[in-house]
Amino acid sequence: MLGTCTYSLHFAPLRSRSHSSFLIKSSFRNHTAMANSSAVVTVRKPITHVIFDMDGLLLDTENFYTQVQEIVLARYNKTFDWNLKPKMMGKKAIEAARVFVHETGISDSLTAEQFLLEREDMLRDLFPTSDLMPGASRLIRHLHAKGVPFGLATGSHRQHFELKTQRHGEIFSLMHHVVLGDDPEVKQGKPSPDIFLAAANRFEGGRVDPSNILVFEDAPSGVLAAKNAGMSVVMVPDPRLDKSFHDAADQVLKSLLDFNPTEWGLPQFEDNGS
Ligand SMILES: O=P(O)(O)OC[C@H](O)CO
Ligand SMILES: [Mg+2]
Repeated sequence: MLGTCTYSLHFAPLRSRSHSSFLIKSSFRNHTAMANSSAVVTVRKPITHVIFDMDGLLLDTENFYTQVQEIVLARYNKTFDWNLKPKMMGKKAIEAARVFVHETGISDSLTAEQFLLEREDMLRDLFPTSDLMPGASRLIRHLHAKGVPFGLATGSHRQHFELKTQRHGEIFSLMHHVVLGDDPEVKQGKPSPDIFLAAANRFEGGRVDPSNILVFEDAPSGVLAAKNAGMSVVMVPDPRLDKSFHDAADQVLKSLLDFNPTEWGLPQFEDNGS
């Protein structure tokens, strides 16, 4: 693990961690109330603002990282798998790279910095081919049409953001603001709350109370970052992700197409999603 990162411990299965149980209890207190001894009624805070993650949530880019990491590891006769993937996804590039070289046991042969250099040419070819995830365009256009303010909080740095969004300028231009992993206010990557708190501060009119913000995330680190920031989280995880990582999210969906805005007090879709 990264010894200097305050938040890096939170990746293990959530139920076994004392901090995670805090998150679950906190979530319960904020979002549910006991109506009587036998029933739990959901009482969600009114959502006024939305923050989107990007990689793996709006854009189908996580598979590019996986492909490249498989290629690098093959040189060391090792394989990349879904035990390691959750520890990297959502993080700033250098933080994920440190996890990669240490967890795979190749750090004596390849530093994190060398790994980033080695994969860069491959990623630069792949990123401009990024596709939107199902339902991403529909949800963003809907929120925009209804005047719900939304922004982006991605661990990606500026250069990668530009490459990934090359073909999707119109959709991403609808974001009120974008906070990137190399933003000076983002001292630590997800699961630190830095990026979501920075995003909350940049809406029109100034800081929005985190309890009024709904975050969409795919990564365990991103879900924890949003919860650490005091926000509600809808998780849309890759089906290969271990289900123990779902526990910290307020809602887990298979696809953005399954999101029902009215469950969160947001305006309903005017189409049926087909
Ligand atoms: O999931 P995001 O958008 O925070 O991106 C983080 C990395 O760039 C990819 O895991
Ligand atoms: Mg993501």
